[in-house]
Amino acid sequence: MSATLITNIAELTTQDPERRVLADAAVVLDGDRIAWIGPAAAAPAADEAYDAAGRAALPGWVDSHTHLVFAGDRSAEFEARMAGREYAAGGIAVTTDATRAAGDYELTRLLLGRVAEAVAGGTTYLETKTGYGLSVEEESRHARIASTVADQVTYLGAHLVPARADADEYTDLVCGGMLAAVLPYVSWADVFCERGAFTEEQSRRVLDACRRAGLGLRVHGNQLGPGPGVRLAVEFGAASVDHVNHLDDDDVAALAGSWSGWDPAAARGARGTVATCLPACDLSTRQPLAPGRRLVDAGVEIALASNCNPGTSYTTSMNFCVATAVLQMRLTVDEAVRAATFGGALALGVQDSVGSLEVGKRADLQLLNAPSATHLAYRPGMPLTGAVWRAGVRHGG
Ligand SMILES: N=CN[C@@H](CCC(=O)O)C(=O)O
Ligand SMILES: [Zn+2]
Repeated sequence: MSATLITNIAELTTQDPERRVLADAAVVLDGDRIAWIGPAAAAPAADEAYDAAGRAALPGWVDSHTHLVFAGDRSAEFEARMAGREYAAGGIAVTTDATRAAGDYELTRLLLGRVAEAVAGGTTYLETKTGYGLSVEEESRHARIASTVADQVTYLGAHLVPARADADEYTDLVCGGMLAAVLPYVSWADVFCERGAFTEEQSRRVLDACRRAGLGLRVHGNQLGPGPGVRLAVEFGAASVDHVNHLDDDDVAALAGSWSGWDPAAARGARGTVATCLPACDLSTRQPLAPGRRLVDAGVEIALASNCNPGTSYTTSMNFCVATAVLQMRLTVDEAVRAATFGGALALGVQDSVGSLEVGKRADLQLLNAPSATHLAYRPGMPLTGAVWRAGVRHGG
């Protein structure tokens, strides 16, 4: 593969351990890897050159929480919510019906379209989940389809107890036959530990069975009210707990404690449980925003993710999530960009290969149609992502 020099970068945000931001910089990509980073004036020759024309460069977004395998539309539910109705987990069943009715070709087409939309918006590494199948056949079909497109796939058979099923019997299935059927396609397992979904005891059973099957763990927790999700996630050594809207002091302390073996300055050590904040979802469900500022101040590593799904967050826009995290959650631009890049990589356990611009890492970066990353929040809602390189392949201009 040939080497590409991207030069004339006004501001290059690395998100490397020293959090370096370089002015007048250049990057050399060799195939799917980053080969060189430094001052434009000292850049080596390459097979081809790309003029960034004074734009800002930063790592591609790592979207560590999406639900992209779905069919159907829930705009009527959204409209009712905007008129005052509360979000409830039961809406998942509407999407389950529509998704079960869609064939493989249709589901794959929908998934590819959503991933293309995400990449055009600067996302270069993406996780997605099952969870709209809720039967052995459908969960394994969705996992198989997801595994052909997403970088990582999470098993979320424990998303909702299907209508007319007994909750404990369904939990047994999630821990038994359904788990065995999805196992070839997934590396993570998740459980929606929330009122209207799975109890603490049922969640515990799911996490235990999936851990014994060799899967990494994550939890949907503390989304709709206070609850045991965060503490369970920490107890099980989950890589992330996602939503985290309703936290008490003990939850924050548990999360902070999980990072006691981690050296943030070197970005090395024992990973704890990442708190994944989903601001687009928080706005769409009218929940209090996840307390990103408080978590960062407590020493918790956080991620920002889109949570793209038809019920609570129908957007793949990480730019929107970053802008909201700055404007509403009171993160600095640098903290928000870090959470949407390195934080997502930490949540997915791939921090050694993606999530920052460092020599040897995957060639995943984006150029903004702006001179600095600050414009992401300064010009919210504008189509700022221009060219995107995903594993060295350029998308857009
Ligand atoms: N909270 C649970 N699951 C999704 C929503 C699923 C749906 O309503 O379709 C979420 O992450 O927000
Ligand atoms: Zn989710």
